[in-house]
Amino acid sequence: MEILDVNIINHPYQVKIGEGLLKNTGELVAAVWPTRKVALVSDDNVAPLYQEQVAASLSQSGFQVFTYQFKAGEESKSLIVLGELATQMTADGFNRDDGVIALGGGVTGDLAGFLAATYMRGLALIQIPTSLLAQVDSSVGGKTAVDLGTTKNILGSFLQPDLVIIDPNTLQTLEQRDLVEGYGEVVKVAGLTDHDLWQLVETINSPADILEHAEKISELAIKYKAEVVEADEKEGGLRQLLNFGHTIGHAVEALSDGGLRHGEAVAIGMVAISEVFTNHGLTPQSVTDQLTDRLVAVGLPVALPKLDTNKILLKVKNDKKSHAGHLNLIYLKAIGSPEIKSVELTEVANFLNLVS
Ligand SMILES: NC(=O)c1ccc[n+]([C@@H]2O[C@H](COP(=O)([O-])OP(=O)(O)OC[C@H]3O[C@@H](n4cnc5c(N)ncnc54)[C@H](O)[C@@H]3O)[C@@H](O)[C@H]2O)c1
Ligand SMILES: O=C(O)C(=O)C[C@@H](O)[C@H](O)[C@H](O)COP(=O)(O)O
Ligand SMILES: [Zn+2]
Repeated sequence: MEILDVNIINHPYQVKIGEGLLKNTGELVAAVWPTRKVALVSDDNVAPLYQEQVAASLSQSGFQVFTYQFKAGEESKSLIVLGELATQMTADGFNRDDGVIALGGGVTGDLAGFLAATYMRGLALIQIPTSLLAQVDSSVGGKTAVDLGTTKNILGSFLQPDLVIIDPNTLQTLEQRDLVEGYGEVVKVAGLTDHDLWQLVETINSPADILEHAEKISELAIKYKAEVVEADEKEGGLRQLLNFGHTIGHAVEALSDGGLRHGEAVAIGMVAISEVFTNHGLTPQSVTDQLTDRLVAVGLPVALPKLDTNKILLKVKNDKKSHAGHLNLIYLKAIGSPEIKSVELTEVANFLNLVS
């Protein structure tokens, strides 16, 4: 088992990675939580695969487990589903001594995480990510949220988990499209850092390669994310780098009406923003080509879909990285050398060439 430390001031925790760890959930959770009542939240794809096993392991370690399910998909990252889950927890008598465990992909982690952050103003949280995206990115760092209509992650909170348990074996049951979309976030992290991750990414040319190296990929991606989050938990500055590709990515994801998965949209967003910065002479063409090549190698989309330019622009301007009339855009000077450029909101359309 690999153990990574996330040394956040006032809330340090560990990420435990290892094949088959799911069956040890009870003892791993018991090591950080006193025996307590637990809300085990999963979507209806993950629940039939893993919820019973995890609930049984928790029960054996003395936890009282209530299992909750919601319909799989981004549309469930909503206030309605949040309310339904909270209503069930109220009926089951949950209080501040109790905890929430998110067992599933990034949607489950964000939704159950926000449930934990808001139920009675805050319960303890543990993340057990089962998709590649959740294992390499969303389970670590404490961002939780729901969407409002087509506005991504607009209601949310920072709530660091007390533990993250990663069992790479769960990736065996992921649909290929879901595995590959998670890899979009891997290329993002690899582009941001010149750690060993970029070298590994250069060897990955198929979904089978992703699966083969999943454990190492998670370890390297989380190490980088932990460093960034330790330095800037609430995204005052440095953490904005983790949003590379997301300004245009979130806009096209939201406007695709469920047509694009998050990681696919991030792939499109990274290439789109890199092309913009290449045109401005700030990202070398070779870097844009390398990123594109790594994404295309596993079958990720990179072309901007045909969408209303004005709608993209409106979403882009509402990005959370806009402050004081400026929008912060992330770009790569080189692989492993990200930069932040602040552009006046009135200039964003011209800068991004989003003029209709
Ligand atoms: N909080 C963060 O830091 C952060 C970071 C990145 C992305 N996100 C969010 O994460 C979400 C995307 O996450 P995602 O791609 O995991 O989506 P998801 O949770 O919808 O999972 C994708 C699909 O895979 C299925 N699935 C998950 N694990 C499985 C398994 N082991 N076997 C079979 N099926 C499985 C799910 O049921 C779903 O159908 C987006 O909402 C995005 O905004 C959050
Ligand atoms: O952890 C972070 O910080 C990130 O930005 C990771 C992103 O991959 C993730 O999609 C995040 O949820 C985006 O957050 P938002 O603040 O742009 O809504
Ligand atoms: Zn993301």
